[in-house]
Amino acid sequence: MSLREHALSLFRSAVGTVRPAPMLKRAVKLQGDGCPQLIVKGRAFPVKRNLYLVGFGKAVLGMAAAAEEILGDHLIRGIVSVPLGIQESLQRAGMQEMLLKPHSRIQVIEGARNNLPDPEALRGAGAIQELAQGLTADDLLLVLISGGGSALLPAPIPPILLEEKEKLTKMLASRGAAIQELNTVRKTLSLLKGGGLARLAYPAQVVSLILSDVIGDPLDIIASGPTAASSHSVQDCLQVLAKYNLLQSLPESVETVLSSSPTKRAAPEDYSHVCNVIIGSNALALDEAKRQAEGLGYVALILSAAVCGDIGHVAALYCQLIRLLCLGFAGLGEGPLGNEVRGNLLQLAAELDIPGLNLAEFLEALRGLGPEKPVCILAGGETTVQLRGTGKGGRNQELALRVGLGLHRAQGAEASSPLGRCEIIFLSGGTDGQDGPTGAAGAFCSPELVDEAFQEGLDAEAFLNNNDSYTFFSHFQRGRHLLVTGLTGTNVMDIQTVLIRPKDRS
Ligand SMILES: Nc1ncnc2c1ncn2[C@@H]1O[C@H](COP(=O)(O)OP(=O)(O)OP(=O)(O)O)[C@@H](O)[C@H]1O
Ligand SMILES: O=C(O)[C@H](O)CO
Repeated sequence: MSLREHALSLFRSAVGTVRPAPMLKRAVKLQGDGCPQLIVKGRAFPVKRNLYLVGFGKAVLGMAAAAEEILGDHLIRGIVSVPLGIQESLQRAGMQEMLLKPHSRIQVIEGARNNLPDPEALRGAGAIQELAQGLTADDLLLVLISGGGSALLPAPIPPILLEEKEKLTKMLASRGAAIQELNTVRKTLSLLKGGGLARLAYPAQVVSLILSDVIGDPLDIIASGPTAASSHSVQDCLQVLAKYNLLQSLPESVETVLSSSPTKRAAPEDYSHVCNVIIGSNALALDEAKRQAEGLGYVALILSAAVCGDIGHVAALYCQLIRLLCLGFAGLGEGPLGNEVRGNLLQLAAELDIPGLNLAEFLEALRGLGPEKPVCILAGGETTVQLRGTGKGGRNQELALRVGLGLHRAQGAEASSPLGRCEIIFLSGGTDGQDGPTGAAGAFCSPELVDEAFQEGLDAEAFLNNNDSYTFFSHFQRGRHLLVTGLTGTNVMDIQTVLIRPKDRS
């Protein structure tokens, strides 16, 4: 198999492990006939036809279908709020297993066109609110949560109107607010976010199964934490609004809500009736890819599941890492060039400030690698792109193009570069199967990409300067380097894979 085929198969296995059905089956089991129990991550909840289900998010339909299969007749009723058109597109894609059965007890409400709250999503949130409010201490509410959940569960605190909340969200996003900032504001203005849903469902037992699409898997940020205690106060919300120059232009209704909310962080509320469990994450997907890579004969290492920050810096980090690995294969890793590259890497990592990454430790682990086996480096997260051009692309395709260009330059700058002596593949892909507004999930690159494209009359750098990575990859060798998976029905951010082996071993 070629490195490309290996990279593709690793990506597929990573995504496969966080697909709704396998994920739900790993996390939840129904046990015992006489007095059945729902077992969730080692905790047992008695079940006696007292189960209710709600859900919101882009991956929740498939999660609900899998949950209903496990729960059987114990499930009384459910409501899920999912993206507009998702049933039709899953049907078209032949992903029947992600759809509910014809006589399902779960009602589906589609809404949130363009990932923004709309009247349909408001209707879904209203129905979910009503269901949660009516529960008793004998009931168990299973809550399914995934990315996109914030827009699918809008419940603005009166007198705030949906349109006012939508406008504020849009303005924050367009001014570059990070998801942590955006959701800090959303939580303050919503009845159901920031633990609101869990509080409404009390005294019922609440079990939330969460698919994380946020770096670090913070319970109170993913889908704005409807079943998690919020770690933010109104003061934090005001700070975000001030940072993006929005304090002066707030609608009156928002001012009313902000001034009537307690400015101090409230005393911790009792969430002892809630069990929040992350059942799928980028880290979990990377672990599976690592297992597979080892099975394919690689020495596999995970760099981080929290790679974030400016895409240019992230691309430079990957290029330097690839250089270092190639130097290692050439037996030059400990020489002056190796030290220089390690220095570059440490500086880049300090600038990027990737949460939890100890690069010095990672570089030590690389030092111990012998030249016998091919190497696989796995990483995941979400980079930030500053759009300057008018082209079509996505984070992953742009990252692959940037890495391709960086490797080309590094190779050109060094006489008899060790890069030329290795076979190298870099792959970056969005686990949801859609990278930006394009038909691809990501792209592959190698150090040869720029030269080969040039022979076809394609100037990689010019495409990059116009954020036109999708157009570039669609034309280059007729799209052979695009990663096309179709929608996967899950989403744990993006995944990158670097595969390297010396050329004479291939
Ligand atoms: N032409 C482009 N080139 C590079 N990146 C782009 C381009 N157009 C949009 N993007 C990036 O694509 C992202 C939006 O795409 P997408 O809808 O896949 O977002 P997402 O964050 O992956 O959503 P989700 O969290 O639902 O997966 C943004 O990060 C945006 O900067
Ligand atoms: O819905 C949201 O808030 C984002 O997808 C982050 O989880």
